[in-house]
Amino acid sequence: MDLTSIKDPSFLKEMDIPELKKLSKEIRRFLIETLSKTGGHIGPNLGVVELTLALHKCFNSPKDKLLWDVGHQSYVHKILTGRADQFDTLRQYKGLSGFPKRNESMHDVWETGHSSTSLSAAMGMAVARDLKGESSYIVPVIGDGALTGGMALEALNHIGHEKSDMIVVLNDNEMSIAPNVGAIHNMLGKLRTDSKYQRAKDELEMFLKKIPAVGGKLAGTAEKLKDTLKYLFVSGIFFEELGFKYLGPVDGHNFDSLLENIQYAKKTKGPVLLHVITKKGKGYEPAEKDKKGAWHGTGQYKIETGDFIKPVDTPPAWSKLVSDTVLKLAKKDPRIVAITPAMTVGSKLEKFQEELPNRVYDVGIAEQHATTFAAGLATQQMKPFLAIYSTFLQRAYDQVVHDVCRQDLNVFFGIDRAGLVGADGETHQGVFDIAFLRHIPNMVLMMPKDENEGQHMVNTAIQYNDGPIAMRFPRGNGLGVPLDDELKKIPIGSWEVLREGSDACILTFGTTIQMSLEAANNLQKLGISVKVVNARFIKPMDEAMLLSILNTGMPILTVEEAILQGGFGSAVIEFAHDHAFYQLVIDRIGIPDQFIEHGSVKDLLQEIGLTAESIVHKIQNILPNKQQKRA
Ligand SMILES: Cc1ncc(C[n+]2csc(CCOP(=O)(O)OP(=O)(O)O)c2C)c(N)n1
Ligand SMILES: CC(=O)[C@@H](O)[C@H](O)COP(=O)(O)O
Ligand SMILES: [Mg+2]
Repeated sequence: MDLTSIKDPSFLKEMDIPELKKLSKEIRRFLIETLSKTGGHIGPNLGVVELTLALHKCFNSPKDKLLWDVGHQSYVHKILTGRADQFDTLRQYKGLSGFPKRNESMHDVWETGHSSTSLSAAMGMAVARDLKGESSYIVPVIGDGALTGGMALEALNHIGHEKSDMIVVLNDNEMSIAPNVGAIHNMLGKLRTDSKYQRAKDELEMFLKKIPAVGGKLAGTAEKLKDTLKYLFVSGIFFEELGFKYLGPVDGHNFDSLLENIQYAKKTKGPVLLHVITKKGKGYEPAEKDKKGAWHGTGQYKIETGDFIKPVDTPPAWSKLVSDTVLKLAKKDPRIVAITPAMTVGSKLEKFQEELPNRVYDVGIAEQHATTFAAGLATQQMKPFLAIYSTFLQRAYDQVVHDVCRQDLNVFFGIDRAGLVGADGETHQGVFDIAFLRHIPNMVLMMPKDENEGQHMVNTAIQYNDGPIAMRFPRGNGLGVPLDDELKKIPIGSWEVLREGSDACILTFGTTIQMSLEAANNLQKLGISVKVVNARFIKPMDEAMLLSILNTGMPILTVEEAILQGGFGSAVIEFAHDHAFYQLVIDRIGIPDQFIEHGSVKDLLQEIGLTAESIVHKIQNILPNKQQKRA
């Protein structure tokens, strides 16, 4: 079948199981071939081919609402809803998003990217349906990893209480990005293997069916017997006690089993939890065998060998540099404990896990818990290092304020993926952390210019015992600068002059330093001398140096790969105003007031105007007139 000819999933209604199986094969081949060129979340999507086909066969999207959580497993859904012909643009600038997007299709009823939101949204849709007297099925598909997210449990609590009609499909492949963790995961494990319960339940139901219809007493006893059986055999009672009808475990690659159980779920009143067992990476051996999360999300790869195609001589990735430096310090300092909310692989903590297994904690997709867990450790004089992506730290804002900063606790936040991340798009851009951290009392926030300064900042953070401290660093690789052998401490709140100049001053840090230096060099050729400062502490700022710059009266341009509102530039303007520099020209370049979609970081920076060229123009525009003429 030509998948690009599919316009909507209605054709599935007429398909029998042999045809569905054939289509599964074609979709798998399409995914493996296409993603070998584009990269993307191949493992998760290979695991949900049959499940997605079965759901679209049994329900009428978009009248029936299919939600995808975490959303990275929605490629098959996108193929079946008329977007196969766009997959060569997957996760590329102005191309197909890697997550559900409402402006892409009416079948994308809920946008995801951050985990564990689907059940809450589904509950909203269910209540709206009921209040409007409409009839439709609400079907959130949530992964076993996403189920460990606190929001999911909050939603289960509410759904079970309201007893709203809803079919929650739990896609259980025993994996988060790496193997899933936690007590809920273990409980699911019992369910996965409890065939004896399944058989006993089936036999009991067969027996009950043989009893002639009798008054409520015997039937009621039989029902109690069935419930007792559940207590005896299966800890999945967790869902039943929450008010869900538990169905499963169901083989998520077997159409007979899937279709029978989905049809049964459709006839069941109230909330249903359909527990589906799938295999992540199904149908492509390298991905199927992956136990470390390497095939969760990939770049390009060679189909025949499963080898990843990496750019040559890639310098050390920032995450590896930071985690390896913490590990080095942890070997000498027993206070240090590393924490990750389900991102062991992304935060490069595998080596830490191997060498100090009892000093690294993967808490599951639980950023709020991770943050307050770190706070609790810090109250006992431990030194917690919380490795967390900027975008996912958003989920723990109150814990940062209420638990860590208010109590002034020694937590070290390693804020990874700070700045534009590229292909994951607007749900993952790490551009808000400066704005949501800068205003919290007691917080220290810094960003290194390169890996060498980065390792020294990690050391500075670990040695810092005066409260919370955060170091933000970008996704991907560093500049490839040599690393000092000895780790140093950087004075808190100290900036560094990178280039002297007297006509204008650029204040910048991290990933926008290089473009600022390039702009200054280009302006030099025009006779304009520009000072460039590494404003590596966003909070506290180097007030002495800033005052000295303000006193020169030269115009200032701040440059940051972060949201402008409430960002670093705002801090400089506030400081200037608070110190009565009312006449001074201070301008800013950064992320404008919009969500930045997916694409290469280079393309996104160009679109935003965060480039050396735009810095040159900005400087020329803020110079006093006499100099502008010269430029
Ligand atoms: C709030 C949040 N934290 C972390 C992540 C990173 N993340 C993306 S997918 C994933 C694992 C999801 O596991 P599961 O839901 O089981 O889906 P699977 O990949 O196994 O299909 C994680 C941790 C995220 N997207 N959102
Ligand atoms: C879907 C999801 O949220 C993660 O898989 C995320 O895409 C990982 O991002 P990195 O590739 O930057 O580790
Ligand atoms: Mg999973």
